[in-house]
Order: sequence, then structure tokens, then C-alpha cells
Amino acid sequence: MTISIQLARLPHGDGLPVPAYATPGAAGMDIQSAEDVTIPPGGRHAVATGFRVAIPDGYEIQVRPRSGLAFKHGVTVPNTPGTIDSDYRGELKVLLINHGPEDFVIERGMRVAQIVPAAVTQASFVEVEELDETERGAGGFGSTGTK
Ligand SMILES: O=c1ccn([C@H]2C[C@H](O)[C@@H](COP(=O)(O)OP(=O)(O)OP(=O)(O)O)O2)c(=O)[nH]1
Ligand SMILES: [Mg+2]
Repeated sequence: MTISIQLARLPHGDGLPVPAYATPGAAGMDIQSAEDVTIPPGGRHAVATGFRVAIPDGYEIQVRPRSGLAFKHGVTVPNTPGTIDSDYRGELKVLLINHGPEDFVIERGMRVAQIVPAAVTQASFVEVEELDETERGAGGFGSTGTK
């Protein structure tokens, strides 16, 4: 399934390509940094992408890490999956954290994360006095064992 998402470029995004799928079966579109920035070990940065989007009602965009950056450099998205709301009109930013031992040098145009559009189900809560009983009950956080 393919949905259409409007994309408006910001001045500092000029010249960067519109995000696209690298292969026909790709789930995510890589997105590129619109800035040069270095993230020191333990540091975080909201990386500029140079564009804004208008996602159709009923959808979101999820921002996910690239496994190569996580594996090779310890660089990941701390809020993964980042949530881009359909009514957000600011610049899409990629939050990155450097868990690695070395400076992570980002050059403009580097692919720093991937985005995945997803359908959203909204809910409304109904407050009640009692909930039904289940086998699990209040057990959680490893209550079923480790094997
Ligand atoms: O990785 C991200 C996550 C969020 N956003 C933008 C789009 C999103 O719609 C907005 C708010 O994100 P979120 O709801 O996750 O952050 P919050 O801390 O709850 O902020 P707010 O009070 O603005 O909702 O920030 C990004 O650009 N990149
Ligand atoms: Mg929020």
C-alpha cells in the first residue's frame, strides 16, 4: 500500500533528494542529514532534515534507527520509533544518541535514519469500576520466566 505525503523543503534542505525507497521491497526510506554536525560519545543531537511534511489524517511517520549505524558506531534513535504526528508542520528532525566510544561525524547528505509511514488507530477510554479477570492477572515484567 502506498500513501501520498506532502513534503515542503526548507532553505537548508535545498539540493537534498526527496526520501525514496532504496529497493522495491524496502520498508523504510532513508533520510539524510541537512547539516554537518559531530556528536561526541554520550551526546545527543536533533539532526535537521531540511523538510517538513503534511501526513494524511489517520497516519503517522515512524522514525527508526539504521542498523548499520547502531552496529558499527553505537549510534541510534533514543526515542525510537520517533512519532511524527499528522498535524505536525515543523521540520522533521532525527534524534540521535551516540553510545559509541568515538565522535560520530555527520556530514550533510549522510543517511542518518529511516522513516516508515504507518496507520494510526485512535482510541477513547471508558472508565469502569472493575476489569475482567485473566490468567495473567497482574503478573508482568518477567513473571512467566526466562526459558
Ligand atoms: O523523532 C522525532 C519525534 C518527534 N518529532 C516532531 C514531530 C512530532 O509530531 C513532534 C512531537 O513529538 P512527540 O509527541 O514525540 O514529542 P513530545 O515530547 O510529546 O512533544 P509535544 O509536546 O510537542 O507533543 O515532534 C520529530 O521531528 N522527530
Ligand atoms: Mg507529544
